[in-house]
Amino acid sequence: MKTTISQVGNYLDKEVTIGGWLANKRSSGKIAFLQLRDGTGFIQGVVVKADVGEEVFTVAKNMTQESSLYVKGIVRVDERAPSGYELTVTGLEIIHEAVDYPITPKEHGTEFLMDHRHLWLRSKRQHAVMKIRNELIRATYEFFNDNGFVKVDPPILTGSSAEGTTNLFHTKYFDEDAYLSQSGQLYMEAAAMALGKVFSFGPTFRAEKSKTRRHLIEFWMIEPEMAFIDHEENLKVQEQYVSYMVQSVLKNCQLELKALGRDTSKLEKIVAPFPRITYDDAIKFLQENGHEIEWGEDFGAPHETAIAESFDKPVFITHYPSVIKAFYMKPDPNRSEVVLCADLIAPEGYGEIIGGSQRIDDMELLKKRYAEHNLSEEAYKWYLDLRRYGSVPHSGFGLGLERTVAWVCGLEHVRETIPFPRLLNRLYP
Ligand SMILES: NC(=O)C[C@H]([NH3+])C(=O)NS(=O)(=O)OC[C@H]1O[C@@H](n2cnc3c(N)ncnc32)[C@H](O)[C@@H]1O
Ligand SMILES: [Mg+2]
Repeated sequence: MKTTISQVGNYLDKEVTIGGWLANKRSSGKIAFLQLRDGTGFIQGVVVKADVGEEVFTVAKNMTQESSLYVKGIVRVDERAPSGYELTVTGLEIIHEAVDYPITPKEHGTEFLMDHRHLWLRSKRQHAVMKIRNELIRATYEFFNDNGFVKVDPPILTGSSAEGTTNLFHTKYFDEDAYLSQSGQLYMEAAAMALGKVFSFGPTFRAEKSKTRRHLIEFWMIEPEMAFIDHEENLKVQEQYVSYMVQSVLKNCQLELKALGRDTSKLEKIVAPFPRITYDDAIKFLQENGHEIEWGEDFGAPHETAIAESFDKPVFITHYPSVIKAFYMKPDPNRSEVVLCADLIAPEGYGEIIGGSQRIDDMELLKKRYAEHNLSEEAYKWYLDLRRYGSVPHSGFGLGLERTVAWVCGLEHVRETIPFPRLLNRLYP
């Protein structure tokens, strides 16, 4: 019976055939232990010379790392195995021999692994990260579809910028100038006026010369946008969404979390509601704890880490000064120098995973912002139309998928959270 490693539990004590690769191997005189993988999981195949005979045992002994093969064997229960099963091998057929596979079981440096990312992805650790990334994406679609949101796909090629013009990737669009999208938000606002509650999920690009463990040049963002939703209701959607994702990973990815050595007790605490502090209180807290920072300055990674240390859940920092935030954010009606926005800061030093706000819905105020931020009324005419024809209060946010993967998996750097990371000075492979 042909099956996959993830399905062997359905064939206990039966002989199955699995197509896969040899991840690792150890052998003594009369017995060989093959660590096999097939993309769905990992399993050990035990080859006993007395059972399989000289020919098959010789194939097992000489097989090289990452050779592809068909392995035939009987499924046995093995409590020690992460999958709970083991194969007693009865037959082996090499499909293609891998000679001198570069990522041997010993330790390798980061740059070496990054140069071999197309192969490094095959390792048990990267397999676990990609499975958890997949679960976060699956849970995202489930949460928003179950809550009446419509998936809308904003353009990647744009003529405008949502997040300022300092980190745009420029390209030509025939004879016109175009930019790779930094955020689908402005288009999602138009979609929200048509469909009520919408969300996007796609790549976004920031030509930021930041070489940190949180910054990618190309990253994937989920951007929900909701008509008739105000600032506080926006925060409620965010905490319910993030909690839903994390609890889904806990429910469906125990094997992968174990493979990563992740302390799942920290994830079990991630349930709504999340704490909220204002920017004012955050500044006071930092000043009282020895940080040199003045009101009106933005937070850096050390500040976010220091603030988050007081909480075991993600914490919303709200009501930032309007001068350090994007042009589209709605001022607090009771205090015009701050805006109705929030950054969601993950615990354990993982920093900002969400940026969101209530948007300006008044046409004259938005026009004023255009002038203040030197935005061309021509390029942004369509965005102004959303305030010209049936404007409504509306809010939204952007969750960075890779920073969320890093936090949930407990990873040191976002480079491991995306299949082919684009970092400063890295466009290969
Ligand atoms: N629809 C919206 O309201 C989103 C809004 N226009 C926006 O782009 N906000 S953000 O710039 O804070 O980016 C949102 C999130 O996107 C992530 N982000 C933002 N920049 C990066 C980089 N360079 N690398 C990895 N992740 C990044 C991070 O989690 C941020 O919190
Ligand atoms: Mg932000």
